[in-house]
Amino acid sequence: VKERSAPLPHLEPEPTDLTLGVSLHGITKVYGSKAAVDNLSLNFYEGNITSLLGHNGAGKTTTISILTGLFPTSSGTIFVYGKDIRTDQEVIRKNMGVCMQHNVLFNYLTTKEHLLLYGYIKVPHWSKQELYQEETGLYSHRHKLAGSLSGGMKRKLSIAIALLGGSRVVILDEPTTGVDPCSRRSIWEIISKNKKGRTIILSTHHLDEAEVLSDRIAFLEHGGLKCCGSPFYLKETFGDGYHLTLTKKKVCFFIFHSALWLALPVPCWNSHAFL
Ligand SMILES: Nc1ncnc2c1ncn2[C@@H]1O[C@H](COP(=O)(O)OP(=O)(O)OP(=O)(O)O)[C@@H](O)[C@H]1O
Repeated sequence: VKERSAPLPHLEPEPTDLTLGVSLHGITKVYGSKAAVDNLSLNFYEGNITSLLGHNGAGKTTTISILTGLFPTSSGTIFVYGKDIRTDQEVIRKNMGVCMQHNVLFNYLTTKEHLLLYGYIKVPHWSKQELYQEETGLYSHRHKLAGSLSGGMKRKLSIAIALLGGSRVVILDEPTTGVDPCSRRSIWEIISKNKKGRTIILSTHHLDEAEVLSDRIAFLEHGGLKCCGSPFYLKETFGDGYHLTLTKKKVCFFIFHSALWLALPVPCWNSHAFL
């Protein structure tokens, strides 16, 4: 693998025509002697879906936990629509919806009862009709107990709860984990349909998910920002950054000029060889 010699630009210029929803200002979270998040600064815009992408331990969940107020930063702060998370947590939470990595559902409540329960807590003055306005494809399952729902339907219900009550900031921690490919696509559709007027932040391990869903992608590594921009910008900037040469002794020889995140099957005499 041959790396480019010149340093690559890693940040696409910020959009100027969008409302700033969430802004991370140099946040750091230290556990013992290790920084799980290290001086991370990043902006999220209204009407955009921004993905936090990174390998296990990159700091995605820690960032999301700080964002949702689960625990404080060691240093730095976050502004949500201009409100400081250190001092205005209560106001911020009223406009925030969260879907955590693991479903937090009650097995003996139906999908409808979940929406009503969370709705009455979050927006007690809203009518039932207002609570049901989000397009989440749950209507035909409204009388089913959460405990009897498939994994995909449980995730959809968790996402519906996050969207409920007109949440302006929606945080989705690995929304499609453990979901089959078909349900994944319908979850992507639900998220895309509901992005208008909201700042949506999601974390994922999946390159395809980030590419399909995101207006902007932020790659995290060791708790810091590696690069950030639209999928198109990142592909244009980094997509031709590497040449991979594979040599199979005496039998065949191939050169690949591959896109950054495309895993291509390697046409080789050995049919089991894949890149
Ligand atoms: N409560 C904790 N105590 C100590 N270390 C922690 C704690 N939570 C996270 N870490 C460490 O911080 C780093 C970042 O973890 P984090 O869970 O934020 O990463 P992640 O990108 O969300 O990973 P994954 O994709 O596996 O969920 C890891 O090295 C992890 O071991």
